[in-house]
Amino acid sequence: MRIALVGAGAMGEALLAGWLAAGWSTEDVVIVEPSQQRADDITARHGVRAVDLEEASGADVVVLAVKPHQVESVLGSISNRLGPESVVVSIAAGVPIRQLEELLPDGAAVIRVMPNTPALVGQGMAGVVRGTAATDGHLATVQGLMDAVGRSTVIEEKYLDALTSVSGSGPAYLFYVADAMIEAGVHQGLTRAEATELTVQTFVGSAAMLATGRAAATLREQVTSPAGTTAAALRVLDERGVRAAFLAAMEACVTRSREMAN
Ligand SMILES: NC(=O)C1=CN([C@@H]2O[C@H](COP(=O)(O)OP(=O)(O)OC[C@H]3O[C@@H](n4cnc5c(N)ncnc54)[C@H](O)[C@@H]3O)[C@@H](O)[C@H]2O)C=CC1
Ligand SMILES: O=C(O)[C@@H]1CCC=N1
Repeated sequence: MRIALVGAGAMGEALLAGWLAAGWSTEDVVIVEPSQQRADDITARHGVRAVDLEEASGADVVVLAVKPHQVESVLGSISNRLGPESVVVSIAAGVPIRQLEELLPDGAAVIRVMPNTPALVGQGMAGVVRGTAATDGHLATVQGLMDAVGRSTVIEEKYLDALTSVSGSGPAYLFYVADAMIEAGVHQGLTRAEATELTVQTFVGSAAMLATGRAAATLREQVTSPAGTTAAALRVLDERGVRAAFLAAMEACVTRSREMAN
């Protein structure tokens, strides 16, 4: 199976690196990347070939990893060259299946995916929406690509903006919290290296505990001794409205995702 990755930016590279680490051959994946500097970096780092859009259109799976506003022009360039069995995968936030299908010939197979950057280390989470003409085979192929770099779930398109606010953008919230904890540790007198090691391992350990399936609230309670240090800290987070801020932030994420759909 040949894969063409159109747009080798932050998310495109995360998927590419994940696929190669999962065993895909550098012969199986090509990239299309108009920034020469970026194309040179990617080909040097990963050993894949950069091609033009015309050559990419012949791939079995064409993954659009360009910015949402660039999707229309890319689809315009490839629409007449897609193979009969090809599937177009769009990871662009906010761009609905309806719009993708309108930009392609009738009957073209389209699948919409919302991945996240932990795909780079094989721990991605992706939401997958099947287009009107995509077959079971196309769906299995695309889920296979996402499962190779983490996990995937098939979801109704009306929930994809919500999924984006949790898992698509989610890594950024966690990196933001990690960064804040490191700086707070430095404020308390730790070196940056010490605060970083402590924070990173705390994230790794906490994620592993969550992955056992125990409820987040239960795990939080287990750390919170009566009248102890954690209770004192959590009280401040509640007083400063951190939980409410997450509600509002994720609502803003959903609103922005919907704005991009036009
Ligand atoms: N960054 C993330 O965590 C996630 C991003 N996405 C989606 O992935 C897409 C890309 O986002 P990022 O990688 O963050 O952006 P980015 O700006 O890092 O990457 C976009 C890449 O596309 C290239 N490009 C521009 N025009 C092109 C064209 N005509 N043909 C081929 N390549 C072209 C750019 O040179 C750039 O390297 C967006 O649609 C975004 O919504 C989805 C999930 C997560
Ligand atoms: O910030 C964005 O628009 C993209 C989509 C999800 C994560 N990054």
